[in-house]
Amino acid sequence: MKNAKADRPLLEIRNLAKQFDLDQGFLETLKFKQGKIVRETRSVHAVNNVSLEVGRGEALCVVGESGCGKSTVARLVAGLLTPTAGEIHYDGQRIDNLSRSGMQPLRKKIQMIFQNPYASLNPRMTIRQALEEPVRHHFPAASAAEVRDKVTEVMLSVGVDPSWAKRYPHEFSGGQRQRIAIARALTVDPEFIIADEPISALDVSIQAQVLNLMLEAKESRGLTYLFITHDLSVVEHFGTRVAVLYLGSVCEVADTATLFSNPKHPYTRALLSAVPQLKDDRPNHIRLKGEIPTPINLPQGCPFQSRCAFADARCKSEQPKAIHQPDGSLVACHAVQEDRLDAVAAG
Ligand SMILES: Nc1ncnc2c1ncn2[C@@H]1O[C@H](COP(=O)(O)OP(=O)(O)OP(=O)(O)O)[C@@H](O)[C@H]1O
Repeated sequence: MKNAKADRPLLEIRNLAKQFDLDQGFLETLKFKQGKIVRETRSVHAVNNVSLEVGRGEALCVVGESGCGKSTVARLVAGLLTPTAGEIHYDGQRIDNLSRSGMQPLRKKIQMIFQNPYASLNPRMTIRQALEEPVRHHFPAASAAEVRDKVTEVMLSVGVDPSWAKRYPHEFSGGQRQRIAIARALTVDPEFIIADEPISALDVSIQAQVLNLMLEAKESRGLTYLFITHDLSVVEHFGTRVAVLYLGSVCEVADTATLFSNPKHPYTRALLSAVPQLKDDRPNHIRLKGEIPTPINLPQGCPFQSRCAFADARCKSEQPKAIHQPDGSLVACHAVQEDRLDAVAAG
């Protein structure tokens, strides 16, 4: 018999959208249109119609340039923001419309790790206090000795000496602080970790250590990750699947190996081309020109058309749908679907 729980994705995001209303003064919102004064508030379209799935034990990396909506997706899934439209389902349960108390049981299962570990560490608490607090909250029946043992076990597993537990966050280096923030997330035995650029604020020499620590935790604790990063080398090392975002929309989703060996969307190709290499003799090198447009006035048609060498009239008027490719990847691009990338590149 099929096991429906094991078969369904742990996280399902369906047609998710988030708009932020711009903070404008009353006079700024008044516009003169067709002989009348009308009131128009402007919004940032941070996330537009995003659908993604994360299976149990996967690490889905979300990549894209600054401002493309990566952190907003993470914060929506964590319940820190309310979507403007769409649905988020966790383990078969719709979670985007839950009340604070409805969300409570999920706070233990879903933990978040931020770029800045100070965001999750209270500077006035010792490390032991900071790590014991979530254990006491989520396991109210645990004895003082059980709480202490749990914290010691987790500290050892992230490579922080438990004898340092009396110290305060400012007494640690950035890398150690991020290890402690990871420990804090792990103390409650979560299933799903949302990591928003967890290593980008660290020294390069420390980044690989923290990334490996997160990989070890994934294997030893059976964790699932939604991992936000702008760094493709991190994706290659960490991700089992990758979702490429551009201007709040998904361009391409693929297995990591497929995406790196056979990127299809022109934006994914350009992103991979932008990774510096010592000897750059890559064929079909695509340079990304210009800046990502403002998400206040989204272009009609494909979000990427203003920077795309393959854009034609259809791309300028009609937004492409994400379509499954023979190798299992999902690509939202008219040029890919019409099989005209290579023809244009050759011409
Ligand atoms: N609270 C907010 N109010 C208004 N606009 C916002 C808010 N949060 C995010 N935005 C805007 O939404 C868009 C997406 O932001 P987001 O932080 O999700 O992008 P990102 O891809 O994570 O960028 P970065 O890599 O620089 O963190 C940006 O244009 C950003 O300015």
